[in-house]
Amino acid sequence: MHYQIFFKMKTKYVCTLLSKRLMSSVSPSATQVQQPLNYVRGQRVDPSNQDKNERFSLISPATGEVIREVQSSGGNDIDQAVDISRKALKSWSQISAFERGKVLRKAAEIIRGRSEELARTEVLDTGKPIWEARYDIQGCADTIEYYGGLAVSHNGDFMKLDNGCFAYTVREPLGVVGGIGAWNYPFQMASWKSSPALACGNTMVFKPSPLTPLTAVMLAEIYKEAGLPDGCFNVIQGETTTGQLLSSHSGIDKMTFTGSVPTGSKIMEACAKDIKHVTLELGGKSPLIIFSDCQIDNAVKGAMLANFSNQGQVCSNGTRVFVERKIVDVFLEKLIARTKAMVIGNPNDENTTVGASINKQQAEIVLSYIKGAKQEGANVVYGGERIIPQDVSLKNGYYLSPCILSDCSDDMTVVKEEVFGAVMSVLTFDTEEEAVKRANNSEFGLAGGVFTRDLTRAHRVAGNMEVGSLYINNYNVYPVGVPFGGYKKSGLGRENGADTLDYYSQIKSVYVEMNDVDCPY
Ligand SMILES: NC(=O)c1ccc[n+]([C@@H]2O[C@H](COP(=O)([O-])OP(=O)(O)OC[C@H]3O[C@@H](n4cnc5c(N)ncnc54)[C@H](O)[C@@H]3O)[C@@H](O)[C@H]2O)c1
Repeated sequence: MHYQIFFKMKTKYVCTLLSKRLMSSVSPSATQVQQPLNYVRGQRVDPSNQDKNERFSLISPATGEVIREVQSSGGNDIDQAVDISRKALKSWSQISAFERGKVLRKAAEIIRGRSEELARTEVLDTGKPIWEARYDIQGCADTIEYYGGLAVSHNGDFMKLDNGCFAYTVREPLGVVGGIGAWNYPFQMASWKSSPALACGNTMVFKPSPLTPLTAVMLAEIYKEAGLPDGCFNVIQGETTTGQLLSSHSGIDKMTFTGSVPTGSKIMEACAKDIKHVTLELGGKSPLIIFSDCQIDNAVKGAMLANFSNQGQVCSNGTRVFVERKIVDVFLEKLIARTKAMVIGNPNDENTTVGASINKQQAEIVLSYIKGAKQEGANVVYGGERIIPQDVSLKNGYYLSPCILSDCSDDMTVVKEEVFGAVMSVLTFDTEEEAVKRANNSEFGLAGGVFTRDLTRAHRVAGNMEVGSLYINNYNVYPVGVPFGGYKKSGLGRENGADTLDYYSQIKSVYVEMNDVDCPY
C-alpha cells in the first residue's frame, strides 16, 4: 500500500519532469503515463493482484529515466480478457461487415484528429524522432481506414454445379485472436493486427512489448469512441510470462505475432498444441543490391533509408548492401557525406534525424556487433559510437551514431546476424549472378532491394530474390494495401494488404442439393 502511494507520487513527479524536459510542445501524453495500462471490457484497469506478478520499469529511451513501474498481467487477467473477448465475439461477428467497417473508418478519423498526441506518446515510448512517429501514426490511420473499407468486400464465392445444384462459401471469423507486438513500431503493430482482425468479425486480446506499453491502450480507447462494443479489443501488459500465457491459452483461436525468430518459434510451438492459426512477422537480414548503372544519389538515399530510420531498429532493413565494385568508392564517399549531416539528439526536436536506441541493452548489443566486425576485419568508415548529447537531460539516453562498415565479407557475424541497430555492412560484387546468389544466402527472407536503371535487370533480380518484399529503386516504403511479410525464417502470413483478411478468417463451404438424393444404398 505504502509502495503504491509512493509509486503514484513518484510517477506524478517523473511525469512533471518529463513534461518539462521532453515535451517540446504542449502535449497531453504525460497523462497517458499515469493511468492503468490494461484495457478490458471497455475501460482502463490495473491487473488483478491475485497473480502477484512481477513488475517492470518503463524507461524513457530519450532520457534513461524511469517513467513508471508497470505490473505484469497474469493468468487471471488473461482468463478474464479472453473470456470477455469470447462473449463480445457473439455480437461483433453477427454485425454486418458494413457496420464493422464504419467503426474502423471512424477510428481512423479519430486517430488523425489526435495524431500529434499519439506521435508524442510514441516518441516517449520509443525514442524515435517526432517526424518518424508522425509518419507512423498517419500510416496507421490509413491502414485502419483501408480495412474499414475492405470489410464489405471480403465475402465468399458462388459455384454453380450440375442439375441446378450449387455451393457457396462464407468467410467467417476465426474467433478470439491473441496479438503480441515488438517495440519498434508499437502503435503500428496494434493497428496492423487489430484492424484486419476486427474487420473480419474477430475479437482480440493484444499484448504490446513491455518496452512500449503506452499507445496500444490509446488505440483501445479510440476504438471505443468510434463505436466498437466493449470487450472486442482488449489490452494486457506484461513480459515473457504474460506472452506465454496468452499464446498457450486454450481460449485463443489464432495468434498474430511480431518479434524475433526465436520467440516466433516458441509461439508457433505453443500454438501447435491446440492447432491454432498463426501469423508470424519476424526478423531479417535483408540484402540491397546496387548496380553501377544506378542513379547513384538515389542509391545512397535508398541505402540510408534501408539502414538508418528508427535508429536502425527496423525488421526489413537492407543491412547487407552489395555495391558493384567499380562504384564502391564513389558510393561510400557520397554515403559518408550524407550520413555525417544526420542530426543526433532529442527525439522531440523537429530537426533530429537520429533519436535514442530503445535501451542500454540494445545499444550495447549494437556496439558489440561493431566491435566484433572490426575484429573480423571490417573497416568502420563512419560512426558506430555512443554520443552523449549536450542537453544534460539526455545524458542517460543511448544515442549511437549511424555506422557504416566497409570491406565486409559474407562470413562475418555482423553480415550474417540481425543487429537491429543502425549498422550498414557494405560488400562488393562483380556480376549480377554472384550478387543474387550471395543475397539469397541467408536464413531470412523478409525484404530486399535493387538499384539499377536497367528495368529488365531490375525485374529479373526481383524475380530471383527469395524475399517477401522487394524494392526497385527505393527502400522501406510501406504503402497501405501492399502486403508485407517474410519468406524463410522471416515469417508466415502477410500484413497490410487485402490478402491479410484471409489470415483472419476461415472458409465455410455450403453445398445445396436441388434434387432427390442419389444414393447407391
Ligand atoms: N517482420 C516484422 O514485421 C517485424 C517488425 C518489427 C520487428 N520485428 C522483429 O522483432 C524483433 C525485435 O523485437 P523484440 O526485441 O521486441 O522481439 P522479442 O521476440 O524479444 O519480443 C516480442 C514480443 O514477444 C514477447 N515475448 C517474449 N518471449 C515470449 C514468449 N516466449 N512467448 C510469448 N511472447 C513472448 C515480448 O514480451 C514482446 O512483446 C526483431 O527481430 C525484429 O526484426 C519484425
